Amino acid sequence: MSKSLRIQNGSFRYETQSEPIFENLNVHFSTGWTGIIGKNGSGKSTLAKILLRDLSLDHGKVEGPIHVLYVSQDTEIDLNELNDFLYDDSKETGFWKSRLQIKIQSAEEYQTLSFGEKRKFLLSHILSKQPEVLIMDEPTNHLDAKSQMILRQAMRAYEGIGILISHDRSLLDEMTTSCVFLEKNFLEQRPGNYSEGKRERDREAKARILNWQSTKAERKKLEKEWKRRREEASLSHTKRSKKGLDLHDHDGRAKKDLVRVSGKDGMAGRLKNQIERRTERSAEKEKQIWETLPEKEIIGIQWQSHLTKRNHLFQYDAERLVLPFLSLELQFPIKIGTHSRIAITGANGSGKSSLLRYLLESFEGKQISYVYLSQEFSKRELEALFQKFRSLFDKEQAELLAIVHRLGSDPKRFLESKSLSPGEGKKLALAMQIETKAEVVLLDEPTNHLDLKSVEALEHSLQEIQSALVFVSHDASFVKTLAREEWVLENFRLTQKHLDRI
Ligand SMILES: Nc1ncnc2c1ncn2[C@@H]1O[C@H](COP(=O)(O)OP(=O)(O)OP(=O)(O)O)[C@@H](O)[C@H]1O
Repeated sequence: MSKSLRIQNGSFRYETQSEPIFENLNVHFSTGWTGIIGKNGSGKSTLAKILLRDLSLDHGKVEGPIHVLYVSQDTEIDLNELNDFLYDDSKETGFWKSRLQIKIQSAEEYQTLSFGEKRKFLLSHILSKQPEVLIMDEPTNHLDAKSQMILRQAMRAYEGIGILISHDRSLLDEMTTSCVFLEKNFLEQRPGNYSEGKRERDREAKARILNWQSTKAERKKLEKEWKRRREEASLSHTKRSKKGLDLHDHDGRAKKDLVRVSGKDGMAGRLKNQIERRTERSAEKEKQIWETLPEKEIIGIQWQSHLTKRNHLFQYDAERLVLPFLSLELQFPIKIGTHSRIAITGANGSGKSSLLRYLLESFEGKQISYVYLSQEFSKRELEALFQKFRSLFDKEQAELLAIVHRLGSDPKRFLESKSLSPGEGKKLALAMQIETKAEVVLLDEPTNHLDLKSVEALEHSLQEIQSALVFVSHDASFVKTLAREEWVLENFRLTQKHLDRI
């Protein structure tokens, strides 16, 4: 097995983008796990496609193993491959099926799995092929706590070159020994795990800012000095100039000649020129340092609310709730008030999304205004969403782009994209709904695919929301921050936890 996969001086630009995704990239991946970190749209999946040799670099080269496999963010799988894996009884396949607790027997069953269950299935399928290089794109998305533990064990058991694309800090810290930061001006590979690399990056960013501030202060001082010298030189010039003197004023002309001959004449001008050159050099240096500073971001969004006159939005007090594929035993009377903040939690496949969709249909039936953000967008849904965006008037597009920008994505890159990244898609879907005046906001795994800063912006905006909020999430800290009540789905039973918070 070859020991490392490398990119040397790699540059890549999509045809429709005016700026490259990266330039002169030098990275290497060795045995163990290397993290790739960057905000939505920074080019993480693009880099993966280059390592897979699905995309070619414009300049530079990729060297190293070619048996590279990718566990992508979606859950689609070719039917033949699915069947081959299901009926493969080799030792290797058996090992990974049991390690990831894969229980299904048929292709039909695959379609009924939850996203989290599908992702575990796809991971065991790829691992059983024993790739030299394994790239995992956001593997913890959709996974419940138990599945995340199983995933971590599987990752530790993998002995090849692992590349982990993730926004999950704890996973990155636990697994990686080196990280590639795909950030503007900080596009670099750093040793250590995510926190260590980030600390180094922050230290460097601070040093660059300080350097820039002192160069700026120096330039301002020089400018002031230059101004003073310029005035002095102009005064000296007036003293030397015979302009305005009468041709017959011989005394006056003789005095001017004396000033020139005495040597004082050109001094002021020379000093002025010297300072001028120093000021120019300093301004150039300041510009160069400025171009290496971290990107400035303005993050933060705001929801609209519809203040309802209803007493409550939903109430159900029977002992059983029958959903299309599942029947739930209710341990408490379900009620959603006009200001409720409810988190629905539970293991993968326990029925959280089905319950949320059931509530949505009930709101629709009662003409209660709502916003709904689904947990996943297929490639086709993403394309349709982008198409809808493109068909809007310029002003409407600009308003949506402003929101996407405030969620931390680059609007220019977004606008010039041919194919939105999953994170960009989620941000666009959010932007399209955030202005809706709704009585209730329903969110299914809203943090999946979002980078850290946008998760924080979303969390903060939801803390301020006036309407009711019902959301499904595996993100414990998101639940803790936002919910007052938790509905827990376990073994076809729904129980309620009141969270100790106002
Ligand atoms: N075929 C394409 N043509 C033009 N632009 C593209 C194309 N495919 C992707 N892009 C754009 O290139 C940028 C990088 O995309 P990429 O999918 O690599 O981002 P990412 O970092 O993986 O994002 P996420 O965190 O959301 O998964 C994005 O702005 C995306 O919209």
